[in-house]
Amino acid sequence: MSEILDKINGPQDLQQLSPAALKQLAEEIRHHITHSVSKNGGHLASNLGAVEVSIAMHYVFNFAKDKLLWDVGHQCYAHKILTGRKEQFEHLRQRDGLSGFPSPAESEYDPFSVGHAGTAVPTAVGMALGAKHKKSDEKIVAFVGDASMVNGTSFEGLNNLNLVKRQLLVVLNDNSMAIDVTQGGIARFLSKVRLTHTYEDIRKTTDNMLEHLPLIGQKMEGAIHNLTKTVRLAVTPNRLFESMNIPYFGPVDGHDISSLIKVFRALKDLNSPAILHVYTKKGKGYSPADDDPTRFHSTGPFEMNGSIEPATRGKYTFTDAFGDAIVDLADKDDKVVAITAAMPDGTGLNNFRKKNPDRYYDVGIAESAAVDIGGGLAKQGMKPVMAIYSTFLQRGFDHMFQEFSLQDLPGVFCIDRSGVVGNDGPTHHGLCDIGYARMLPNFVVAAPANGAEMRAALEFALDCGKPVALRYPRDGVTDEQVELAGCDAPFEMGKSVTVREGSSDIIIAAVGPMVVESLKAAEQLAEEGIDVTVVNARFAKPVDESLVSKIGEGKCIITVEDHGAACGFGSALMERVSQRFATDGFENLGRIVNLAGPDEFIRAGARKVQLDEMGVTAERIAETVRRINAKGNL
Ligand SMILES: Cc1ncc(C[n+]2csc(CCOP(=O)(O)OP(=O)(O)O)c2C)c(N)n1
Ligand SMILES: CC(=O)[C@@H](O)[C@H](O)COP(=O)(O)O
Ligand SMILES: [Mg+2]
Repeated sequence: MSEILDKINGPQDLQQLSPAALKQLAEEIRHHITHSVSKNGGHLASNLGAVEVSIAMHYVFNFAKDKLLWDVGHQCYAHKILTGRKEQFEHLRQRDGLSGFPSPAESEYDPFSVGHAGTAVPTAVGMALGAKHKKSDEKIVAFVGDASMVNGTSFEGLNNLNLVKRQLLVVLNDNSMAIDVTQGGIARFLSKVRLTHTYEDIRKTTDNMLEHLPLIGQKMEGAIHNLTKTVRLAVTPNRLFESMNIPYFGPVDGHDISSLIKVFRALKDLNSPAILHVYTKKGKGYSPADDDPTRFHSTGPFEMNGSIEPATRGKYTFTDAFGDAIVDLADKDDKVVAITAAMPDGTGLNNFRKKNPDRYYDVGIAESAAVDIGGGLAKQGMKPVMAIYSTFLQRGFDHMFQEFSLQDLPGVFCIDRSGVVGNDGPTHHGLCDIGYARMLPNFVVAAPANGAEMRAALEFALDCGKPVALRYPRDGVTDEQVELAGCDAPFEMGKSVTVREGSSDIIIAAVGPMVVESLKAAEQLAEEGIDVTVVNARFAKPVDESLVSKIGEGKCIITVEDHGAACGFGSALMERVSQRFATDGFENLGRIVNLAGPDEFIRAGARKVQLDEMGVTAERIAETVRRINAKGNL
């Protein structure tokens, strides 16, 4: 089934293909992608929609010299296959395989390592300006999805396109979808425009463009606007872009390779920034993804008939526990409102959305705005819960600082995907959130250790009158397998819970899911005669002062966290010890050992392997305790 694809070892090989062969190649690439994602998981639906545009771009541009910037980068699979990575593609997102996102470490065809939305246009502006400084005639292309185009940083980039007085092409890949249906005024406008166009309309604009395009390269800036008017439909989003003085072309059929090639050829020589609007279908060519692009946006392994393998189903996750807890607590308190930035499913808000549509806000890919909208709601006396992935909330840091920390405004940040996330890898890990939340005055930072604690933590956070960050991982909860003694008690500000009393001077103090790992380590160690205490810290800020006192009494505390060592829970404890040392002058100062992530990026792979690399699995914790215990000089 890969007669043509077998002959493609690099983009240069596309030139030998006839239009019919290019069409067949698209089908073969689709099959290759679907097959490989069915084994390892990945971003299927977006990639199936971007195959023809990827082929056409590589046919026309020479991205060994020209630069192609993918926004988010989750849709770059065909690009990877075409740029010499076909053979490794079956190991996509695996530990020693290809990244699921563009990666300069893999290929000269990937200028940036990316995974967050809204960066392609501004980086393209920078690269186009850089090319000018270098006096290089390389072409710059930014490929951006319709939902990412309305992200604030994309718009900031568009607003600065006028700095670029040379070629720069923005391809707007419009499939009317984010992960879920796109949200917001601009998205509604784009969808409405799309609905006014029949397939025949799109064919007509494409033909009309092709007729006029040969002139484009020679046109002067002022004349381009007149030309764009003659080659587009009556109803287009041109108002949106031309108000920023950006020539707009399209919409064109994003699955018609031959026309796309002609359009790219003409626009390549345009000596000005421009936008090409292409319509594509998310999930195209594989009916389960075409029918349910949300489900196949980011999927685990599945059968080729679309069904999910039983092994990957059915785990009750921290996200599920959050989704259930917020529904329950919102039933009791009508001030609770929930905000997501385009990720209702991933953050577990789907049930809340169904039950409380008037208290649910999807603001699109706009994390900073999500935080500030939460701030406004809080100021009006509501109880906003901002459910955002850890890595994406990094965008909202300044807004957490100004609108919440500075005002000491109550609000709950439910930070999902904290710690390591598995196969998405470095762009998506949440290894900085304890740091970015705890460095802000007034913020409280807590982490539930299991599903039952999730509810207690959320209840506490909603009622404590402070800005609270609750962090939890992309993982199953372990309530049924591991009982956590004392953890059914309500959360109290800055109070930990001792889940295991040991007779030695060694205390393991862990946060969130690391409590279970620590308890497992303690059980292994007990069999060897090493009897340690295990504490569920619950809070990374404020840290429990009784833990600080224990160090003052000469005990050894080993902190365990699924977070970077810099600015994490262990650091927080050390800071408090040094402050208390100054005031209390401990006479018998004990020790602190921090087990946390290194000052480097953790590669994609299974979460368990990543935790092991950080030294925070039960086995690795036990090894550390053995080493400390062997020294015997606590
Ligand atoms: C800053 C940021 N927020 C959220 C996400 C999660 N995310 C990844 S892809 C995606 C939807 C992107 O939609 P679009 O740009 O239209 O591309 P499509 O998947 O439709 O091809 C979202 C919300 C992200 N990667 N970056
Ligand atoms: C590309 C992107 O940012 C999202 O699609 C993300 O990969 C989803 O991650 P989860 O699978 O953990 O929801
Ligand atoms: Mg889209």
